[in-house]
Amino acid sequence: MFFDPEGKEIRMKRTDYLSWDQYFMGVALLSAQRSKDDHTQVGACLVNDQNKILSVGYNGMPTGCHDDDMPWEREGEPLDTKYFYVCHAELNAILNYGGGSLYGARVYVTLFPCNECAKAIIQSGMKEVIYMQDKYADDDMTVASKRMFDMAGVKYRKFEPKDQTIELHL
Ligand SMILES: Nc1nc(=O)n([C@H]2C[C@H](O)[C@@H](COP(=O)(O)O)O2)cc1CO
Ligand SMILES: [Zn+2]
Repeated sequence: MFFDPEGKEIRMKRTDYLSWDQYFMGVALLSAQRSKDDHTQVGACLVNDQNKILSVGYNGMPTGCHDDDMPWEREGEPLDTKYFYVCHAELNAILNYGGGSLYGARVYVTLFPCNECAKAIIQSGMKEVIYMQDKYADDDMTVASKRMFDMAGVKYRKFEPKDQTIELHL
């Protein structure tokens, strides 16, 4: 607390408030917590150039395909793994947006987009990807994503955490 010479408390602007990047990546991280995937939870948050949130999404099974009836395996018979079915966080966020154009928007995502989501990001006119993890950087799908983003002029940058902890007691 600060005081003036008369001893009156001076109120100052908070200094530990979240930056825009922290705020939107925080929303993406919170969204990821809705995922039923026990191996990888991904969240995405779409934001326009006025820093307004347009949409959010997380990786999950398509509507009507009940989580309990779908496979969550990573290996085995392809039809019995999650990969043919699960809808990625970025695609869900794009499809969840009911407001028209996403042109010029940016996407905050907790994991670098795959090639399929990269196509959807490019085709919807989004211009920037801010990602947290890039654990599949060596996979061809991620190499293809970056190749397409580079060609299409979609910028991508890694989110730089400031080691700020937010506790949510729910
Ligand atoms: N960018 C991404 N967004 C996503 O929503 N996903 C989803 C699909 C799966 O549900 C899970 C990846 O599963 P795994 O192979 O790490 O067990 O994350 C995956 C990627 C990676 O490209
Ligand atoms: Zn994807």
